[in-house]
Amino acid sequence: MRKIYLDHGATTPMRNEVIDAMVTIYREEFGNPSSIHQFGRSAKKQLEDARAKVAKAIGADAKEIIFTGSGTEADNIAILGTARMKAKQGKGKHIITTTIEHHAVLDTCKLLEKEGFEVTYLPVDEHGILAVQSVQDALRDDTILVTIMHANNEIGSVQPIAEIGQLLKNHPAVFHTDAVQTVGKLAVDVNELAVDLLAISAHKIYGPKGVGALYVRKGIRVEPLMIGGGQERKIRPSTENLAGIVGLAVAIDLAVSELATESKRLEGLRDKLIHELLTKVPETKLNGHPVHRLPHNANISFEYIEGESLILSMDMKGIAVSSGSACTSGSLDPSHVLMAMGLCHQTAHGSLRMTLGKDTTEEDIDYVIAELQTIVARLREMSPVWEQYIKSKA
Ligand SMILES: Cc1ncc(COP(=O)(O)O)c(C=O)c1O
Ligand code: FES
Repeated sequence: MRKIYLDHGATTPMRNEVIDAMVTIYREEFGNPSSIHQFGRSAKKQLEDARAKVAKAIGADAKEIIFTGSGTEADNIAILGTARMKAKQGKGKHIITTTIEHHAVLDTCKLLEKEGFEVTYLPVDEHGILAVQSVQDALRDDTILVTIMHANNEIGSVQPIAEIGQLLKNHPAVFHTDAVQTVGKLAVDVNELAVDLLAISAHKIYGPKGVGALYVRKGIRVEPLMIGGGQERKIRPSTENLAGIVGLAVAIDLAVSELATESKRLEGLRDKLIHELLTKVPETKLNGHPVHRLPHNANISFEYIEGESLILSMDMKGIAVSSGSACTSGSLDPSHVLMAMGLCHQTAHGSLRMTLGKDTTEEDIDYVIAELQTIVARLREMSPVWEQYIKSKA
């Protein structure tokens, strides 16, 4: 059976260049980068070369890159580390974020509320976009941290980070962005975005799982979450995962060098997928912004259908997609992101996220469009709510 993977927002397969570079490290560079003998010095060189590559990819200085164990960990260090440092310095306890952040940010903010911090969760509009003015309105003298994701992992909406960054230049609050979904897909430059902290994850850009990085602007101080040795400027102590770090560096380097052509290609396929589904399948709706969205993300609601039946039916045809609804996330609630945009339960439950990748072809997209039309029609035929809807229209 044909296999089509349209879940690159969840994770990506490692590319061969990454695997080859990692295998070389595993085979030939087992030294501890902290050791002063030649094995250590050689490993240290690999580590610093990787740091320079990651820094270059986002317009940063190598000294501003801290390697972490994941995107989640980078977000956690950024948020907990800033909040605790600022509180210790008596600068305030107010944090601003949005209702549609990834749980790595949202739940970290909730933890800080338990520690006595006050968090403002800003709403987004029906396209999942935050108004810059709402950040301005929420800012207070005691605001110590603003954390807003660059693009949303479910609906693909891209936030006006550069504009918010400009606004915050006149305020002492630290500005963090979760760029896990954008690095390698959109141009990400820490100075253009005017951010102080920025989180990256390797496995979304054809790198290994369990590796991330945090950009920490020169002069910004964060409390570490772990205590131990002096690695990564004591912000993230523990012997570095050198192979993973080199894998991240190779992946980000390739993703950024291919960005312009690949993003354009993906946008073309994404728009074809969206356009054909919205025109060929009745009662469908695009979630997220029609233009300001990730080049590889299509999120569509199919009314009168359960997301999980749709995912399972597509899986039987060899097509892997995801949804933010109850069954896939293991909770009873539909996606907090779709609900935050004002979707009703039913529409949120019938949503599908399709995220394209570098191996996705136009034939794949044609196959998915054709299969989805058949699957949706079959599922609706079996649905009493659809029957009621048809009768109500007659
Ligand atoms: C927006 C966003 N932030 C953070 C993460 C977490 O990254 P990691 O899986 O590397 O911990 C993800 C991945 O699911 C994500 O999409
Ligand atoms: S998608 Fe599973 S209950 Fe709605």
